[in-house]
Amino acid sequence: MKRLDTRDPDFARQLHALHDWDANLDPQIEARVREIVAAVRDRGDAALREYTERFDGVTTASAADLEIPRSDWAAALNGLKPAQRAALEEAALRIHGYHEHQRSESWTFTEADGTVLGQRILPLYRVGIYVPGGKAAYPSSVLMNALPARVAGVKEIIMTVPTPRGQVNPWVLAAAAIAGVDRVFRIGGAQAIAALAYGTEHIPAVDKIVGPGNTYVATAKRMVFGRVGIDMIAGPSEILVISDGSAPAEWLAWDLLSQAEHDELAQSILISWDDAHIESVVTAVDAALDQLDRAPIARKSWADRGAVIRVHDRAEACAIADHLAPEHLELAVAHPEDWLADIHNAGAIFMGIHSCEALGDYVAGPNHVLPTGGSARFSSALGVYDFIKRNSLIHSSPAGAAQLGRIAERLALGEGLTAHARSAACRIPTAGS
Ligand SMILES: NC(=O)c1ccc[n+]([C@@H]2O[C@H](COP(=O)([O-])OP(=O)(O)OC[C@H]3O[C@@H](n4cnc5c(N)ncnc54)[C@H](O)[C@@H]3O)[C@@H](O)[C@H]2O)c1
Ligand SMILES: N[C@H](CO)Cc1c[nH]c[nH+]1
Ligand SMILES: [Zn+2]
Repeated sequence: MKRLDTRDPDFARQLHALHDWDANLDPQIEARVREIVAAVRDRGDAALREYTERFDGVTTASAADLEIPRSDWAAALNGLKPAQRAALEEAALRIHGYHEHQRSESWTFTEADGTVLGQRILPLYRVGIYVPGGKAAYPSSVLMNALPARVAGVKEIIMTVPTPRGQVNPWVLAAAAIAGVDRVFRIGGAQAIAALAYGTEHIPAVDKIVGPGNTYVATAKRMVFGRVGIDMIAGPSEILVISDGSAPAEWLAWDLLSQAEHDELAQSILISWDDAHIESVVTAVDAALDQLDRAPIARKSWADRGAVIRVHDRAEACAIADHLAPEHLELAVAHPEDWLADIHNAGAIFMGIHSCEALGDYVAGPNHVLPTGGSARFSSALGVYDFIKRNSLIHSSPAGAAQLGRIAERLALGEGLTAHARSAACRIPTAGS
C-alpha cells in the first residue's frame, strides 16, 4: 500500500502515479482483445467456442450448448432456500422501485403559429447485459443490469455470463428469472462482448451493451463502441473513504477490503487528516486480510493499488477526491450533507458512517454498475436513461414553414448550400399564391 502526504514536495507526482488511468490501458491486453474481437466478428460461433474453452474451460458439443435453457433458471430459482430467495426478491423490489423514479416522459409544445415541437422517448429494442463471473459470481449485477432495462421497456434482454470450468452459479440464474431476462448465454470476457456487438450464428447482435467486467471486458466494450452503444467503462472496482475518525477503524478496514476483494486491479484509498486514525485503519486492514476467503486477491490489490493519503484538512480531502473521481466515495464523517457542495466527481456517494458501500452493492436501490478509472468525471451510474433513446419531433404549420423558412434560407445561402435554401424557400408562399 502506498503512503502519500500532501506535505511531501513530491505529492503531486505520487498522486498522478496513483491515478494514471492511461497506464491501465495495457497495450498487451489491448492487442489480445483486438485479436479476440476480430476472430469472433469474422468466424462467429467457432471462435466463440474456442475462446470459451480456452479461457473458461468450457467445452461445448455444439454452439447451441452456449445457451442456458430457461428450465435451468427455473430449477435454480426453485432450488434456493426460502430466505435466500426472499433476499434476492427484496433486493429486486428495492432496485426496481428506485429506478422507477428515473423514468422520463415524452413531451411536445405548440407554438403560436401551430408548429409542434417535441421529444419522444423510446426504449431500445434489444440490449446485451454483461454479468461478470470470472473470479466471483454476481447475481446482484444481474438485477442491477436487467431491472432498469425492464423499467425502460426494453423489448429483449440478452445476458452473457462466463461459467468457469462449467460451473453455473444458481443465484445468477435465479436472478435472471426474477429480473425478467429473455435469454442467457454462458460466455464471458472480450469474446462475449464481440458476440453481442456483431452477432454470431447463435447469439443475436444487440443495440447496446451494458454492464461491468474486468479489464478484458472494459477494453472490448471500448473497442466495439460505435458498432453498438455502450453504457460506460465499468472496470475493476474502486473505493475512496474520507474519514474524520468518527467510524471505528475496523469498519473502515472492511469497507476498503470490500472492493479490494473483487480484483487484484481494484483500488481502495483512505484519506484523513488524523495520523493516529490512519495508522489504526492500516493495522485493522492487515488484521482483516487474514480473515478473508479471497485473501490473495485482496492482499495483492491492497499491496499494489491501495493507498492512504494524509491531508491537511477537509478542503484538501475534497479536492483530492474530486480529482480522483472514484467509483464509490464514502464520506465517513459527521454531517456528510455539509460536504456535498465540495464534491462533484464520484459514481456513488455513501453518506455517513452507517452507509457502507456494501449496502449499495446489493440492496439500497441505486445502481452498482458505476464508472471507474476516473470516468465518473463524465459518466454516471447505470440507469433507465441508458436504455432509452430520444426522437426529436418537428411538425411545422404552413405559417411556421413560411416564417422559419425565411431564416433558414438566409442561413443556408450563408453556408453556400443552395439545395437547403431552395428546400426552405419553396415552402414560403409568394405574393398572390
Ligand atoms: N464498476 C462496476 O460497476 C463493477 C461492478 C461489479 C464488478 N466489477 C468488476 O468486474 C470485474 C469482474 O471480473 P472477473 O474477472 O471476476 O469476471 P469477468 O466476467 O469480468 O471476466 C472473466 C473473463 O475474462 C476473460 N479473461 C480472463 N483472463 C483472460 C486472459 N488472460 N486473456 C483473455 N481473456 C481473459 C475470460 O474470458 C473470462 O471469461 C472485477 O474487476 C470487479 O471489480 C465492477
Ligand atoms: N462493488 C461492485 C461494483 O464495483 C459491485 C458488487 C457486486 N457484488 C458485490 N459488489
Ligand atoms: Zn462490491
